[in-house]
Formats: sequence, C-alpha cells, structure tokens
Amino acid sequence: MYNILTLNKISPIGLEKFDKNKYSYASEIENPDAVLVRSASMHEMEFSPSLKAIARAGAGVNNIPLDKCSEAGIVVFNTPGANANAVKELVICSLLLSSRKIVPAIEWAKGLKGEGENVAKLAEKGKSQFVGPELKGKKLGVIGLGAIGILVANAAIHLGMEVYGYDPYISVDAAWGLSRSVKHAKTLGEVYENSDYITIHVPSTPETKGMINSESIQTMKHGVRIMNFARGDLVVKEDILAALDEKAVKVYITDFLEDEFLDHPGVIGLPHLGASTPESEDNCAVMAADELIDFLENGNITNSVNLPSVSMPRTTDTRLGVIHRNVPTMLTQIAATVSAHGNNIENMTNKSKKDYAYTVLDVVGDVDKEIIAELEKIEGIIRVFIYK
Ligand SMILES: NC(=O)C1=CN([C@@H]2O[C@H](COP(=O)(O)OP(=O)(O)OC[C@H]3O[C@@H](n4cnc5c(N)ncnc54)[C@H](O)[C@@H]3O)[C@@H](O)[C@H]2O)C=CC1
Ligand SMILES: O=C(O)CCC(=O)C(=O)O
Repeated sequence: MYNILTLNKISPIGLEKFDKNKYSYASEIENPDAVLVRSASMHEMEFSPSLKAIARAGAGVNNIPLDKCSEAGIVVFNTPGANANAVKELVICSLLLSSRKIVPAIEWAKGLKGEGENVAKLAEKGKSQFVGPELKGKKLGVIGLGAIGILVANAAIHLGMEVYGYDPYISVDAAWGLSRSVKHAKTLGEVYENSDYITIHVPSTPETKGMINSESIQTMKHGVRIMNFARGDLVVKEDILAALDEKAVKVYITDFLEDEFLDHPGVIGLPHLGASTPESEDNCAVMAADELIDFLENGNITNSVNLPSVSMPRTTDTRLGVIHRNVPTMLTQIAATVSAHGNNIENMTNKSKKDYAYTVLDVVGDVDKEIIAELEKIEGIIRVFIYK
C-alpha cells in the first residue's frame, strides 16, 4: 500500500487515478510515500524517511525546498503547461481591466442603487470618468516565453497588439509555438522602453527576484501598466507603490496580495486566482497523480524539476532505481555491485540533470534489501529503490 499525503485541496478527478487497492490518500497520513501539493509551503516541513516523491500540481516550485529534496533522494515533479490556459485567460482579462477602468466603473454603478428612473441618465452623465484606451495597436512586453507566456503573447497578437517577447532560455518547443508576429526582444531594456503593458511569466529564481524595481521602472514608459501573475517577489513592493504614487506606473495588477495593495487605487489585487479553474485543477491533479504512480510503481520519472526524465518499459520482474551524483565511475560501480549479487542486467538507462543523475536497471532474478545497503554505501549514491 502506498500512502499519499495531500497538502492542499486536490481535484477529485486526479485523486481518482489512485487505485484504492494500492493507495491511501489523506491530508493527514503516517509515513507518506509521496506528497501531492499545490501552493502550500513545504520549506519548514520535516520529511519522513519514507518520502520518495513530491508532486506539485502546478508550475511554480518555489514552495518546495529543492536542494534538500535532491540531497534526500526525493524526486520533485511539477505539471508543465497544465494550468497555462487558465492563467492566460486571466491575464487577457487583466489587460482589459488595466485599460478600461472596469472595476471602478462597476463599483460606481452600484452607487446608483435607489436612483430609480434616473439611473440611466446618471450613468450616461457619469461614464466619462471611466474612459480607458483600447488594446489594439498598443505594445505588450511578455517576459518569459514558457507555457503561459507563449499563450499570452499569441493571444495578444490576435487582439491587435504589437508584442515584444523576451526569454533568453526559451525552449525549442516553445519557440515553435510562438506566433511569428511576436518581436524577439534581445534585452529586458528593449521590452521596458517599448511596452505600454508588461506581463511577467518567469519562475521566481535568484535571477528574477526583484526584477521589477525602481531602477527597472525608470527605464519603462511613463504610465506603463504591469501585470504580475508569476510570483509576488519578482516585484519590489515599496518600489511599485512609489512608482504608482508618482504615476510612473499607471496600474499594477497582481495575483499576489500585500496589505498595502488592498486600498491603493492603482492596484488591482487578486487572491492567487491564476490557476483556479476546474479545468486547470483537473489537468494539474491528473498529471501529478500519473507522474507519482509511474514513479512509485515503475521508477519512471517524467517532468521532474530536480532529476532527469527517465522512462523505460519494464522488461524484467525486478527493477532498481538509483539516484546518485553526476560524477565519474557511478555506472561501473553500480553494475559491478549488481553483478556481484548474481543478477544479470537486462536493460539499463542513465540520465543526468545538473549535479544529479538517475539510473534504472532491469535485472534478472530476485534482489534483496542487502543490495540496497551495499549500493547506498558507494560514495555518490544517494538513494536506491527496488520495484518488483
Ligand atoms: N498565478 C498562478 O496561479 C500561476 C502562476 N504561475 C507562475 O508562472 C510561472 C511561469 O509558468 P509557466 O509559463 O507555466 O512556466 P514555464 O516553465 O513553462 O515558463 C517559464 C519561462 O520563463 C523563462 N525564464 C526563466 N528565467 C528567465 C529570465 N531570467 N528571463 C526571462 N525568461 C526566463 C524560461 O525560459 C521559461 O520559458 C511559474 O513559475 C509560476 O511561478 C504558474 C501557473 C499559475
Ligand atoms: O495551485 C494554484 O492555485 C497555484 C498555481 C501556481 O501558482 C502555479 O502553478 O505555479
């Protein structure tokens, strides 16, 4: 029986993937084999020695201590692209909200309650205070052209916007999916100086944290509208508030609330709603559950952020999965140890990702727990799993 600890509300469609004869899942469970999480922070959590994998039903993994997991041989998965359409739709909505004063207009309209037959006349008289520009013909800067950035950039082209895309690490697949009409910005400066609207779609990393600050804002067009559906810490709070007060930034729309934002007239704040659609919650949960099941049952790794993707059809009854450092002689030592136990290696795959590597071996004959202890004694081997 495998135990799955769920740390957030996970879509039942995803949870149904776990065969009840083989899996138990609950928000409190002893000795979890795996954790299913959305945004809950795991940085202060004690990990049980039983924990083998964490699946983030979503994209951003800044709530998970990745280095600690890698060193403990815990595989961390995410669900690339599974919630991208949900975020794209809210970003397009936000482009309109930032332009057309829709939120204040709705609030103002509610104030006409009780005016009876004068409502229509008062509405016509008052509407001029809510004039706002169209998106067509305006320039949008998209920072980060991954699953979400691409969809936003392409949709904005269809709205008639001129789009500048910036992503020095763009993947080949992403580049293929990007509309040819999107202009390739080679520097952030190019995005900042040209854009009437800027939307950020990068992960929170040491490189991106605080990238929107007083210095970068100074290089932007006066009155720029900024959208942040990526992570709150990409934008320096004090600097964006000062820029809003000076009207250097006209509107800041963010999915990441701060107390100071709540009553600021220039901020439209949302409670981290980007991925909150039933479709995206289902997609993420299903993908995360599939990743966990294939790892826990077969040792296959797909969409891990700390270990390489390794997927091999089962060819024997016994499989070993070995997480180790990406250093020389690991494979020879693993093979020698397995052979010394009299097990023939029928098939084997090895891949690496930065400092870590993963080797899967399908072996003939039974293996006992001794082999785990012997393999784990080898310097550089972090963790060994047996799949039968
Ligand atoms: N508001 C919400 O509910 C959601 C927020 N997010 C956030 O949005 C982020 C992006 O999500 P996805 O597009 O799905 O991820 P993704 O991994 O598909 O795309 C991220 C892109 O950012 C690029 N990038 C990384 N560092 C960069 C830098 N310094 N400058 C420019 N580009 C850089 C990468 O090359 C990649 O193409 C996530 O990391 C997460 O923090 C994601 C989903 C939902
Ligand atoms: O699960 C959620 O609602 C948050 C989604 C998110 O921020 C992400 O996928 O990075």
